Amino acid sequence: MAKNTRQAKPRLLLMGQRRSGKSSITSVVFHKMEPQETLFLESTTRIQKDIMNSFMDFQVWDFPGQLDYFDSTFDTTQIFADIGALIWVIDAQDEYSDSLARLTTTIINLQNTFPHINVEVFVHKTDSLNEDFRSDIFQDVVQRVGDDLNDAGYINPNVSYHLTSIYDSSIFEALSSVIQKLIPELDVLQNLLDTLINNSGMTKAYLFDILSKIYVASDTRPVDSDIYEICANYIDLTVDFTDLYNYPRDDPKSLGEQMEEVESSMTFEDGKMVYLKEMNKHLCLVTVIQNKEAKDKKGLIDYNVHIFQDALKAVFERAWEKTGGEVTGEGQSSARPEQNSLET
Ligand SMILES: Nc1nc2c(ncn2[C@@H]2O[C@H](COP(=O)(O)OP(=O)(O)OP(=O)(O)O)[C@@H](O)[C@H]2O)c(=O)[nH]1
Repeated sequence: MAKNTRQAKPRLLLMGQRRSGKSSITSVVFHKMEPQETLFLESTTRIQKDIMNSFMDFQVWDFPGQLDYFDSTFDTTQIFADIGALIWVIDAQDEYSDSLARLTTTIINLQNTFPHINVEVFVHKTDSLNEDFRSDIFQDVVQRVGDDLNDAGYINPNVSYHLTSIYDSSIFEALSSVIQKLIPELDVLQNLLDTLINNSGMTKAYLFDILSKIYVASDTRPVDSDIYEICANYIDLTVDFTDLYNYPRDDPKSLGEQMEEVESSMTFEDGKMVYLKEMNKHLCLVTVIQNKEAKDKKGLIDYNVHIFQDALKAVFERAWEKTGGEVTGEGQSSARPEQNSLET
């Protein structure tokens, strides 16, 4: 990614029809709201901006569903320049033809001025749909958007699709994949994780952003949803536990110091081990080892993870030097999301 893009804090724009679930997504992922509480969210009337100061600084802009941002009163350059991704949220439980029409119009409008924008379509609220129906809707959305863009002359548009719900881990997985595209060091991180798992008999390893539970990288083995859920639940459990007994998390100064050595592991009845280690104040490694001998080799695992931690530090220090301080894998900034809003 271009240096100036990073320095401008890449933006995620959340767009889609009213009540499609945009504010619920930001509230659940970035503000730890319980999914059920989103039932009481009021309709957004202004562009809602969140600035996330974490391993990488980025912004999330939540657009009110009824806004026409191509109206001449809006400065489209200000809205769309420097964005990391445009996330289009479709309510899969509702009639979505209008939403698809607005999506394709938006992509076509943007292609001329901002041809490199990543468009991420969230086919959302899939929790109450059965497996077959879910996959039918997904195929239908992919097909119709693809056909409309083809008809308009766009053969390979930069569009990805995700099935999501705030009631399970799918929203975190989808946002993880969106965020990963914004991380310039992703290849290096994946290589390091591959080396770690191959040398330590690990099945899968994830590097999580502690506060959002988005994973910023994993090794390159195929994703296994069960293993992902174990890792995501384990980080949840550990963060809750350390919050309870360790320190007030909203004190950014003590966060780095006290979290530095947080480490935890648990061995299941079948011998499977889940292992967690804080890498720095923003990132945490969580891994699963499906080997009965894992608990006898914990010293080796600790050692390998320690080497991984040093390598990770070196990667972020280099990125830090390059960007003059915008990548915050280690070092400054508060880990709490900042929030503000913009009148429209
Ligand atoms: N079943 C289900 N309901 C959801 C999900 N996500 C959001 N909702 C519900 O959808 C409704 C609308 O959610 P909002 O987040 O307010 O929608 P919005 O897109 O921000 O709406 P506007 O502010 O009007 O643009 C709420 O009642 C949420 O509880 C989901 O994944 N599954």
